[in-house]
Amino acid sequence: MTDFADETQMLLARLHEVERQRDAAEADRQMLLARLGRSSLSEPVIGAERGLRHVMARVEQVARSDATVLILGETGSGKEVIARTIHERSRRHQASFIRVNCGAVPPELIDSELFGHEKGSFTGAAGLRRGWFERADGGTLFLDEIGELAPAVQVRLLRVLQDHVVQRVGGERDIPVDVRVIAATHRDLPAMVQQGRFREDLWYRLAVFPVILPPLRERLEDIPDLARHFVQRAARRLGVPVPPLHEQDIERLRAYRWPGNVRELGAVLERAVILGEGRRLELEAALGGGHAGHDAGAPASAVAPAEDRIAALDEVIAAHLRRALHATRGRIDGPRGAAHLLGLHASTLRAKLRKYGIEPRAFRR
Ligand SMILES: Nc1ncnc2c1ncn2[C@@H]1O[C@H](COP(=O)(O)OP(=O)(O)OP(=O)(O)O)[C@@H](O)[C@H]1O
Repeated sequence: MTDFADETQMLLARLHEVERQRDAAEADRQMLLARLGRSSLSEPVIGAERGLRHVMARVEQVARSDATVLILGETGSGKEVIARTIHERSRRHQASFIRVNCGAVPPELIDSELFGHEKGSFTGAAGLRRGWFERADGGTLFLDEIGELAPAVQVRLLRVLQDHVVQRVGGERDIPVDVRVIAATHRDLPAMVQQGRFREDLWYRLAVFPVILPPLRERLEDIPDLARHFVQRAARRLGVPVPPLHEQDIERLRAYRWPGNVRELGAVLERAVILGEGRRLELEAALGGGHAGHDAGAPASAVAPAEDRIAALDEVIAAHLRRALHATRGRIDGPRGAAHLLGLHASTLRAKLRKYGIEPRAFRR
């Protein structure tokens, strides 16, 4: 009987511990999602049944194969979202998806980044480095801004695509790699081929299955769903109530040209939520107080008048504090508290909350 009681106690204690860990993990998960402004790990493709339905049909056709895909679309139109969707719907979904922005890597490092290098192969190559192809083995490598690759690298990339082997810089051995390549660019690659700036043989190898992503101004039917998504995401991130989105707001958004596409729409709406502090959507101010005309070519953020930005500073700070409290559920002290998250002393944070009239208890759920 005593043994039985002891064992029960022990099991109950373990159960308590497991549940405590589960609650702590769930709190971490919620905090990370709130900081990302998402409700789950994978992002939904908004417009999949409307403006992107032809794109999604292409995605479905190609996802299950291992074919190389080339995604063409203006900047901010969602090329990475589509590349991830293809990966998530492919047989490789449990392996890694690695994105390399070819335009952001300095030319002298691109070979070593993509293909790796052997120890001592050049000055600064202190140790062996596996390149992105080796790291993505079994998964998908997303080569963004492929149009920025120098001709010499284009030759080496073509070889990997054809032979499925890489050679590290300074190495002689062929290393087999099993990688699906998805490439993307906002450039006019066929024009670059004609001008001799992009290799024709690589173009043919990449363009096995092109997916053309229309710019946002050509799929205005997606604006209401995208706008709702971005307003909710911004409110969640900032820890403020979701402000109403009126029909005239949608009409205003539909009238703008969106040179920065979906990314710009998300940024404008986040700004509109910040400026309205969750009570309303300050769309005109976010779009530049009327300076962004219906055909304005510049991104809205670049045309916002200076006084708007200055007036908004206090609101931005208050919204940021609310966001931290939301993420920590009103907790201020300790390693999981808002003060730690914001890099402030708890007493400083409390003073700021008093200044802005923010009540931490309101964030305890
Ligand atoms: N259909 C969509 N549904 C939801 N979010 C989207 C959609 N399209 C784009 N976004 C969001 O818009 C932003 C820009 O998208 P993404 O990075 O995929 O664009 P891109 O075309 O790859 O941009 P770049 O040309 O700068 O590399 C991201 O925050 C992304 O989550």
